Formats: sequence, C-alpha cells, structure tokens
Amino acid sequence: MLTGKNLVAGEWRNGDGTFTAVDAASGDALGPDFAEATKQDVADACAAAAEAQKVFGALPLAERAKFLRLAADKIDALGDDLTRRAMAESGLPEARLTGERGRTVGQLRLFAEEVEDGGWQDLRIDHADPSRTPPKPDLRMRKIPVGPVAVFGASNFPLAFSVAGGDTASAFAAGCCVVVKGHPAHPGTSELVAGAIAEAVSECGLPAGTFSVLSGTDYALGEALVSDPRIAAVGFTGSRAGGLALMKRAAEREVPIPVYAEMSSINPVVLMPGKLEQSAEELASAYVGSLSLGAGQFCTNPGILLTVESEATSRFLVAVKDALGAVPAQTMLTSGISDAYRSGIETLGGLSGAELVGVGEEGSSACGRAHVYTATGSDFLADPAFEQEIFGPSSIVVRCKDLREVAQVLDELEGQLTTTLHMIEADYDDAAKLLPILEQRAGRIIANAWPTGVDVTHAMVHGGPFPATSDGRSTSVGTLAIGRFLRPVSYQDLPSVLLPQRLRDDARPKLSRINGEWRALSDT
Ligand SMILES: NC(=O)C1=CN([C@@H]2O[C@H](COP(=O)(O)OP(=O)(O)OC[C@H]3O[C@@H](n4cnc5c(N)ncnc54)[C@H](O)[C@@H]3O)[C@@H](O)[C@H]2O)C=CC1
Ligand SMILES: O=C(O)CCC(=O)C(=O)O
Repeated sequence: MLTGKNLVAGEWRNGDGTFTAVDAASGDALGPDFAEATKQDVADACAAAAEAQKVFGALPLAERAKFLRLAADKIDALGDDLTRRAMAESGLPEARLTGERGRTVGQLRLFAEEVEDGGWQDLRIDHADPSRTPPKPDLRMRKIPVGPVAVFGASNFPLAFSVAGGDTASAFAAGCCVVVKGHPAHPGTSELVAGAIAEAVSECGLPAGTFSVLSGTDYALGEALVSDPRIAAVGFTGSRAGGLALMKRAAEREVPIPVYAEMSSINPVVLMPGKLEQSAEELASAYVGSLSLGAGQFCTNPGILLTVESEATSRFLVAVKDALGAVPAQTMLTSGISDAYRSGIETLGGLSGAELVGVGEEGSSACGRAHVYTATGSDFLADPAFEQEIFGPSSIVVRCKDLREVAQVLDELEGQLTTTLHMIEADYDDAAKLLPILEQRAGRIIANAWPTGVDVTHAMVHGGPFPATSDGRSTSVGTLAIGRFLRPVSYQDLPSVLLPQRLRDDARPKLSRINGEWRALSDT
C-alpha cells in the first residue's frame, strides 16, 4: 500500500536518496524505502502553498469546516492499517494508538465547529464620528490567516502531534495552507495520513498546494523549510536543541517569522502535607503510573515531585519503590531516544545528593527502564543539572525541609507546561500561597490529578513559559491554538461593498464588539 514517496502539492514524488523506517521493538527495517525530500521539493511545496493560500485563505468558513470534517473522515477510513503501521514504527501499544487516532479526528472535527462559530475572528466595529475633533474614522477589524505554515511532526505522538495533528488542524482552521516536515521515525504513518488529507483536498476542490508532506532525515530539510520566504509561521514539538535551532533560523531570515515550539518541561507535582499523610500509598501508585505511561515519552511527564520531609514521605518512597518493581520495561520510540534516556539517567544518578529510590523491570536495549531518584531540596537547589528534562520513564522526588523550601524550588524552576497540587481542604491555605508562583511557572495548573493526558477543549492551555514553549502566550492544544496563525487587519472608512462580508452593517455575526460593547446576535 505504501509508496515511500513524498506528497508535493498533490504529486507523489521520489526524492534524492532514501531512508529506512525501523520497527521500534525489533530494530528491523520496515519497507518500503522512503524518499528523502529535496530542497526542490521544499521550494515547490512552498510555492504551491503560497498560490493555494489565495484560495484556501479566502474560503467561506462553512467550506473550510467541511474540509476539516472530510479530512477527519478520511483518516478514520484508514482504519486498522494506520494503527498497525504506527504501532510498528513507534513501538506504542494498540490501545494508545487507537485512542490517539480518536483524538486526532476529534480535534479536526472540533476545529471544524470552531471555524463555523467564527468567534476567533474577533470582529470589532468602531463607528465613525465626523462631529468629533479630529473626526473619528470608521474602523472595522477581523483576524485573517498569516499565510502558509510549516509543521514539524513530533516523534512521540505519531498521529495527534504529527501530519494531521494539532498544529496542522489549527493552521487549517485559521485558513493557512500547511507544509509538513514528517518525522523520520514514522514515515509510513505519515504517508498514510498524507494520502487521506490529499484526498480531502482534492474532493473539496481545493488547490493541491493546500497541503504537502516532506519526510527526510537531514536537518537541512527542516532548515530549508523554515528559511523559505513563503512560509509565514512554524509549529514544532520536539527537543529543546531542535526547537532552538529552528527559532534561530527563523529569526535570521530576511523576513523573520514566529516559531511556536513546544520543547522541554519537567512538570512539577507538589504533594501537600495533609494529602500525603492521608494517601501516601495511593499517590505513590498513581505517580509511578503517570511517570511510566507510554514509556514516559510525554512532554507532560511528572519529572519532579516535591514533598516536605516527614514520616509520610518515607512511606511514600517505600510505596514508590514497590510500585516501580512491577513496571515492565517498554519499547521506546527510537534507538536515539532510548540512548538519550540511558545517558540522562546516568547523569542524574551521578549528581551530588542523588539517591536511587527504585527501578522498573529490565528489558531489551530498545526499552526504557523506569527509574526514580530522590534528593533533598538543598541538593536540588545547589545544582541546576537536576532540572534537565530526561525524556523517558524517570522522575526525581525532591524532599524539602518545609513548604518555604518547596516554594523556593518552584521559584527556581524554568518555565513548564504544567504544575500540579495534590491536596485536601486542610492544605488549601498553604496551596493558596503557592498558586501565584505556579501561575508564573506554567500554562496549566492541575489539582488532584496527574499531568499526562491533555484534553482537547476550548479552555485547554498546552503551553507555558520558555523552555516549555518558545512563546508562553499561546497553546498547541485546544481551539485557542488557532490564534497562533492569525493576524489582525483593520479596514478604515472602506465602502461597505468592499468590506469583508462579516464586517458589513447587514451581517449578523454571532458575536462582535461594536463601539467597545460586546454584542451577541440576539442584541443586534
Ligand atoms: N518535550 C517533548 O515534547 C519532546 C521532547 N523530545 C526530545 O527530543 C529528543 C529527540 O527526539 P525527536 O523527536 O527526534 O526530536 P528532535 O527535536 O530531534 O526532532 C524533531 C524534528 O525536528 C527536526 N530537527 C531537529 N533538530 C533540527 C535542526 N537543528 N534543524 C532542522 N531540523 C531539526 C528533526 O529532523 C525532526 O523532524 C528526545 O530524546 C527528547 O529528549 C522529543 C519529543 C517530544
Ligand atoms: O500528554 C499529552 O496528551 C500531550 C503531551 C505532549 O504534548 C507531548 O508529549 O508532546
């Protein structure tokens, strides 16, 4: 079924040389050979995207929504072939990938509803007042797509953060054409999804340049894509080094562009004393479950847990050791990622004050073995190396002498995607004192749950201050993500016939801001 070719504006192309997909568990090659996309492919995909942008960016919202829904249907129709290929390439289990497929099509459909709602256009009208000195002009504002977006597929979510993942869905919803740099760890999965979207593009009568997918192993491919003058913004999920390199490239362009990169986060979890006293064993088992989920390959992994030194903390650590003993080693996404995990663990274990709490079961070299370390608050504060993200099933329990030291550690941490408080009512006064710090540190604050697992909704923020993301003012999950790929335009004193339809006096948008007042449809 697979051709190994890249999708360049509707055309399936061979490239310059080939690379091989690898079965994550066995290390065996998976056919066919995959084409390395060329610089010419980048140039052609971007030129076609710029042309297609004129049509796709101007589509009526109902048609844009129809395209998103058809794309979701086409991915659904790939059925188990898609799941099986993603399982082989990523080593992730069937249940996880079935769930991820549901999330992927679900978010395309949610964005379709969001497109139709139109509230994200943020329509504003300020009527003219010729009697004012100086005369006040008529001003009408809406948000429009920024232009073609480059999306870097992530290795750890081969569906929900890849070819048709959240970045692609939100860029399409904003009205932007998309050129994807496919992740070389799952080229077959990428090709299947690319084919589904290409069919939706064609059946909706959209220009073929609306969507392209270029896979390859060479960083030069991603650099060429970010450098292309027709690309207007970038979405990325991956390593801190990769995100920083692409941000630098984007900033050095003749016309710099924004890069929305989600990179590195250790997601601090605080066990408040009242809750820990009551539920040490239960918390330990849930903690080990969260840190080892999906071989720990989540940017929301709870990489650091903070407690206050006590008898309950000792009980918690014993329970963590016991729970870890039963955690099977799980296949990691790539040999590079499992090598990086092993070396990260070795570095952490060698830091002054780090003590091993326990380990999971041992597995093959393709697997990640769960590890939990502990250190005191003062050892942690003495060495910034403790807060390096280790991508995999590991975490560190930091034992602080009191809640002031907990606050101090939180205050010293870099920006995070999430922060979590486990608490009972008796802890609320102390929790209230920590909240201002947590808000400064992260994009999402969680109570009595674990950070892994991100709901795709309207109020979700999957973002946070650097290095969690390159721009803490945005999110890569949920409908708010559309805002990354929009820019505002004001129309001053334009004759009504030349105005965008939704800004005319006879239009009835659901919500708009007229002379500063919010108007719902029923008021107009
Ligand atoms: N925090 C997170 O959500 C994630 C973190 N990671 C981290 O990244 C490491 C490597 O995993 P990958 O998924 O392969 O991420 P990666 O950042 O190495 O690669 C992601 C994509 O960006 C491209 N890329 C990376 N560096 C580039 C550069 N300098 N110039 C141009 N293109 C570049 C790659 O070709 C790939 O398509 C993991 O060991 C882990 O530490 C990986 C996935 C998610
Ligand atoms: O936990 C999730 O569902 C999303 C995590 C994520 O964005 C990531 O690991 O890259």
